[in-house]
Amino acid sequence: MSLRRWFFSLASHSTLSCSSGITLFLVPPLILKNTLCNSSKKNLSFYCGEPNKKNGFFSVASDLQSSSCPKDSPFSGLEDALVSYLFGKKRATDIAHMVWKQVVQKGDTVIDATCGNGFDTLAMLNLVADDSHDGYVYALDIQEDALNNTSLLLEKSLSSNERKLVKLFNICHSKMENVVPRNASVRLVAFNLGYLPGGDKEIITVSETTSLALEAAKRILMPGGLISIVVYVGHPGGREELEAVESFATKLCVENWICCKLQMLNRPFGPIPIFLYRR
Ligand SMILES: C[S@@+](CC[C@H](N)C(=O)[O-])C[C@H]1O[C@@H](n2cnc3c(N)ncnc32)[C@H](O)[C@@H]1O
Repeated sequence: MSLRRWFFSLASHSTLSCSSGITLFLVPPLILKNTLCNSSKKNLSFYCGEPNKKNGFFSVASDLQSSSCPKDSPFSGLEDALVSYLFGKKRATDIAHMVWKQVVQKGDTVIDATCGNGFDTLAMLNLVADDSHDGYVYALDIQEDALNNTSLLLEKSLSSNERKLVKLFNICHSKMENVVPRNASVRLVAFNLGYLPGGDKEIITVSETTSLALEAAKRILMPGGLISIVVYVGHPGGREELEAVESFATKLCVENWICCKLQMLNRPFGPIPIFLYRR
């Protein structure tokens, strides 16, 4: 298939929106790869150039085939994950973990606002833990079962020293400021919304507290930090929650925030990763 045909055939499947108001109908993997490789780690930004007037797509760089990401690139791994996502080979949570990796540093303080079964908490701990024992993960959930599941996973997966770097709280995420130390520079607040997999599907995150939690996250996030949200719309209330997240994100000023949504057009109930990066 010619590059042009391949380019157009993908166009019907993916959108990537950003806070500049421009919607990318398609980000061809190689363009994304080149773009990400040309960005600097502390200035994470997705390409938001002018679309081609005729077809609505971004113009194709002339050296599509030539550039490749050096192994020591700060984005090493992210480009492959995004390409795999576009081709249905990675999950939304894999993408979120990859994006966190670009932002979070050893010794950082991060918050898992919905720790559930602990997989996100564990991924975060692996990003912040180092020999200095400065990095902390604050993991919150309203369900005792979720905290027990997270505890079990951490016990199985971590050394006792690493385990001490995770602080678990049975608390609503809208109250995150009550548990995270005031002087902490928080690099990441991550939300994986919806219900606890394997648990009670009636206990779900809801728009009202999610909105309050996003406001709290905004107050405590350091510059260069990220609010990461995976939204599920397949359950009752999920669509409203997406609207609440979008409403919060679209109000963030473009000078200080880059807000992106990755959405599969032909999977109306697929999970939607949203990234709000504070410049
Ligand atoms: C999709 S699960 C999270 C999955 C988890 N991050 C993991 O890696 O397994 C959503 C979780 O959000 C929790 N939750 C619901 N409302 C909450 C709230 N207001 N504050 C904190 N957690 C909440 C649920 O109890 C559930 O465990």
